[in-house]
Amino acid sequence: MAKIPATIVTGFLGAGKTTLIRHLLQNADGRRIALIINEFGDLGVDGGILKGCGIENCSDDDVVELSNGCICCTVADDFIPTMEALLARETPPDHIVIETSGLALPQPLVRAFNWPGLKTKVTVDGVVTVLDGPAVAAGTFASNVAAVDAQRAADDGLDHETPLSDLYADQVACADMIVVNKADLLGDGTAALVARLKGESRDGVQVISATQGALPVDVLLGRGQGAEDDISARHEVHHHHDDDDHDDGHDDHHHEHEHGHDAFESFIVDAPEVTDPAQFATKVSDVIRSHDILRLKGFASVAGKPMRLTVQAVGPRVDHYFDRPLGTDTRGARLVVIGQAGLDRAAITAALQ
Ligand SMILES: Nc1nc2c(ncn2[C@@H]2O[C@H](COP(=O)(O)OP(=O)(O)OP(=O)(O)O)[C@@H](O)[C@H]2O)c(=O)[nH]1
Repeated sequence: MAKIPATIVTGFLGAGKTTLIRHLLQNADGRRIALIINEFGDLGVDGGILKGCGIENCSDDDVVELSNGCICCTVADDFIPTMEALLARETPPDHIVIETSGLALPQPLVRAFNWPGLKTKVTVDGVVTVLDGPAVAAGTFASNVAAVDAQRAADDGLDHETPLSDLYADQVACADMIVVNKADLLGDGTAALVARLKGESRDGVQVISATQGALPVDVLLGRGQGAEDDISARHEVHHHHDDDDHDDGHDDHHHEHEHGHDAFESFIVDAPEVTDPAQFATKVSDVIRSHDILRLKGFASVAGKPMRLTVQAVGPRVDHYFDRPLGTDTRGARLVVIGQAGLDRAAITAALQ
């Protein structure tokens, strides 16, 4: 059975998580996204902002607020039952997005997905860490440190008194993808910060810059359930210059200014069927690392197996499992590769084949 992918969005207060999620919902492309938002008392307004946002495909029912304290401290009491209730719905969502409070430690949340009731039904699509670019460049991590401290003081449920720098390190360490937000304020300093963060993060983690969290949905989210059938139709990541020549650096540059994020591209690789899923996952992981791929996803048949293997990878996280009988599908593998413009398509294709 196909699992529902869940994306964890983390990052300090004011980094731009809500802005990014709002953009995501506005461009959800028909996917039904459920949101779980971890709020803190009076300071939490995100749920309010996102509820009643008037965005199509996002009804109030799809926004669940967890306000009993820090999500990572109340995993068993709060988060797991909420997830179970979402999954038990008559029409479960295509994708779940979890916005943690800026103070949460992502690891306990990621571990919660191994809970027996969740493990077979949902999968961590990825941990996206949103950073306040100018604040990180300045070494303060948050643009309003006083507000972050107030948030800490306001939360009675917070069991951990982790210093800000440690929380920051933890959020970066846990990320599968790092978004350096507020690139508009960083300007020319963006590239240097992106490069520095790439050096500081786990092998394979991709760092991308954004303004107002405006990133293509296909970059932020892995495949949603509804999208699997038209995977072959989705040759390009949805952005506004689909028709442009991707090799044209000038246009990409132009694009970045116009839409406030780096330019992305995607392409499809057809490969022979897989012999050993675990080996294949290792290969995918190697290719992602050596070619700075943001996402890689798709399906494959496995020699001698009647079930279809689904593969979903973001940065160092490679998830694969059998999701349904192959039926009449052609045997072989079809993978979509997404990255920033300039991917070495020939080398990636050769490596995957
Ligand atoms: N200049 C600039 N401002 C931004 C950008 N992204 C977000 N902001 C602003 O930064 C502030 C914080 O953004 P939010 O999206 O609320 O941040 P958050 O991470 O959700 O913060 P909390 O949910 O309150 O923890 C808002 O005033 C946004 O309008 C950006 O790319 N550039």
